[in-house]
Formats: sequence, C-alpha cells, structure tokens
Amino acid sequence: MTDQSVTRIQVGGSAGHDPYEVLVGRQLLGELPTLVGPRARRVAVIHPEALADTGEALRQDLADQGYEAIAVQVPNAEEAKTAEVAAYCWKALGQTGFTRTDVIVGVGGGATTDLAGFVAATWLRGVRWIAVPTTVLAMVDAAVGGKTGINTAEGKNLVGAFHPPAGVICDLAALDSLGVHDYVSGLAEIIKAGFIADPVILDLVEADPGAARTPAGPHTAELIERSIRVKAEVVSGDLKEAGLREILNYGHTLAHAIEKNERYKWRHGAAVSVGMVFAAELGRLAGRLDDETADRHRAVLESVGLPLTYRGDQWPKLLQTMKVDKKSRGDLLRFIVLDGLAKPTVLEGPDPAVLLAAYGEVSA
Ligand SMILES: NC(=O)c1ccc[n+]([C@@H]2O[C@H](COP(=O)([O-])OP(=O)(O)OC[C@H]3O[C@@H](n4cnc5c(N)ncnc54)[C@H](O)[C@@H]3O)[C@@H](O)[C@H]2O)c1
Ligand SMILES: O=C(O)C(=O)C[C@@H](O)[C@H](O)[C@H](O)COP(=O)(O)O
Ligand SMILES: [Zn+2]
Repeated sequence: MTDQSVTRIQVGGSAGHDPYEVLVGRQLLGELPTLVGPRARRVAVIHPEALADTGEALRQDLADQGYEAIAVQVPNAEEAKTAEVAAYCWKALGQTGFTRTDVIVGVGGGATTDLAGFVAATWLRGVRWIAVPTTVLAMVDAAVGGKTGINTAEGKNLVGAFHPPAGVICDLAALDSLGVHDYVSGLAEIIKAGFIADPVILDLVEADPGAARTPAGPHTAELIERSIRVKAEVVSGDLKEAGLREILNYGHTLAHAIEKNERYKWRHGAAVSVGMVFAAELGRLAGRLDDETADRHRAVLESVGLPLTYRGDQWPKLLQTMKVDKKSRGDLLRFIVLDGLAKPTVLEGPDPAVLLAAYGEVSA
C-alpha cells in the first residue's frame, strides 16, 4: 500500500496545544520510529496481555532503530486502569531511567491508551506519548483528544489529565483479530458521533448493519474516519472541556454509572449504548427531542447488536453515582441531550420525575 492510502487528520493547533496527526490506513506501524523522533533515547511500549506479540514486535522494531526500548505488559481492559497498574508502569520507567525527552507508546484498546496517556502525563509531569489504538473504539475516540485517566473505587475516570498524544496511528489491520463483542462495542461511539454531529454515519450503519459489525464491511474506513473527524474538530476547539467538548459525553452520564455498578465488566460501548437511549428519552420527555429521532436511537443501536436496557432496580444507586459525574456542578446534575439530530445541548437539573421516567424507558 502506498502512502497515498493513508488518511491524515489533524487535531489541535488552534487552541493552545501542539497539533498532531491521526493516521488511518494499513501497514502503518513503520511510521512509529519517525513519530518517536531523534530526541528520544528510551521508549516504553505499554501493551495489554492480549497484544503481547504486537507489543514485542514494536519494541523490537524500535530497538532495531537504536532506541533502548522496553515492553511494559499490563492487564487487559479496565483492569489496567488502576492506580496500582499506573504505579507499576512508573516503576518500569524509573528503573529504565526515563527522562523528559523519552517517549511512551500505548498500544491497545481504549483502556490501554487511557492508562498509557495517564502515565505519560504524570511521569516527570509530562512526557511525549504516541497512541497506537487497536480497537474500533480506541481509534475513533479514546486515542484522540488527550483525555487520559484511570478509575477509582468511587467511579470511572475520576483521576486523570488532559495530555494530548504526539501522534495517533490507526492501523486498520489490527481490527482483524478483535472479537465481535469488542468490535460492536466500538460502534456505540461511532453511532454517538452520528447523533451528535454527522448523521451520514447513521445512514451508513443503517444501510447494512450486518456489514457494520465487521472490519470487512464496505464502509469500515469511512465510518472510522468520519468519527475521528467529529472528535478531532471538537477537541481542537475545546481541549479542556470548557464547553463544546461536553457533547462527546452524550450518553456517558448513565453509562459510567452502569460501568461502575458492573465493576467495569461491561464494555464501555455497551454502557454508552444504554446511556444514549436514556439520553434520547430524557430529551424527548424534556420536550427537546422529536419522537422519530429518539426512536432512531433504539433502532440503529439494536440493529448492530448493542444493548438498550439495564436493570430497573438499580436506579437509586445509578443516580447516586451520576452525582459525581464530571459535568455536575455542585448539586446540579447536567446531561447532554439533543434538540434534534446533530443538535447537542446541555440539560441542567432535570426534574427528578423526568429522570425517573426516562430511566423507566431503559429498564429491563
Ligand atoms: N480518553 C477518551 O477520550 C476515551 C474515549 C472513549 C473511551 N475511553 C475509554 O476506553 C476504554 C474502552 O476501550 P475499548 O473499548 O477499546 O476496550 P479495551 O481497551 O478494554 O479493550 C477490549 C479488549 O480487547 C483487547 N484488545 C485490544 N485490541 C485488540 C485487538 N486488536 N485484537 C484482539 N484483542 C484486542 C484488550 O486487551 C481488551 O481485552 C474505556 O476505559 C473507556 O473509558 C476513553
Ligand atoms: O473525549 C471526550 O471528551 C469524551 O467525553 C469521549 C468519551 O467517549 C469518553 O468515554 C471519555 O473518556 C469520557 O470522559 P469523562 O470525562 O466523562 O470521563
Ligand atoms: Zn466514551
């Protein structure tokens, strides 16, 4: 494949942070040493257990280029997003003598890139890092935009930092080894991008939901690139979530509460799916969203096999958790809802009866 088949999407550059590129294509891992650059002497490749071979191959490539490269293996999925695992990574960096010009590479799903970015943000108060996302979700969302973090017992992503990567390499070939459950989970964030900003995404998924569930589908690259463009545009204008960036949290207020309630055993995308149906119902019941667009949420999410409901008896616990959502201000709960297709807005302090009624619509 020639370089012309690589799509390059720029992020940042106008809001006070350094611009970087998201590369999308195939056989792109050869780009990594160029991104690491000549100033680095050491590189740490943080990878999950499931990608031990990929992690070692990248480490070896970097070692062949003359870097002192180490591989740091972390647990799969959310088990990596803990203070203990971050401390394990800091220890590896310390023992390798990592300095401020050295570089971290996070290769894996969103859990790994969130952790790797957080380790990069905190080591020596910030070193460069490069994201090599290997799931749909990480390519279209987690690896782009510089939100890094870990979970605590009290909730999802409660500790973290805004620390953009120096570059993102989305090698679509990585998706071939992803299980269908994880592949479909990523579609939730793609569909989110469709509802908040780019309805063509919804048209493409609806045209053939079965094809959307596999990396071999005819629209895979377009769906991924469109979603990255949505994210890139938003975070380029509002890196630190002063306002606009909150729209990327559509469906996440309830989703994060479900993830915590499930002790992080549910995939993020599955929780976001239920959370978006809830947000659509909230919008509808608050008199903001038309019935057709609200119903479209259920239809498109169900068509790709994402869940629409959660346990009805859990509402009191979920409500309690939602109170520490990052969008809350004091005692004021805030949700992203839609005023219409691709018209996201903030709903502040909804009537508790409306909240309960919206939850009734997703209760199993
Ligand atoms: N920082 C952000 O802006 C942002 C945005 C969205 C989501 N997130 C976070 O991303 C996380 C979810 O990410 P995810 O859905 O990628 O899940 P994940 O990182 O948990 O990965 C899912 C599983 O797939 C495995 N895996 C990864 N790539 C693989 C591959 N190519 N082949 C086979 N197995 C592979 C992983 O080891 C893991 O077991 C959540 O923690 C969520 O909070 C962050
Ligand atoms: O990038 C953002 O901003 C998002 O909200 C994207 C979300 O999909 C993502 O799950 C993010 O990690 C949520 O962030 P949080 O600040 O609500 O923890
Ligand atoms: Zn998300």
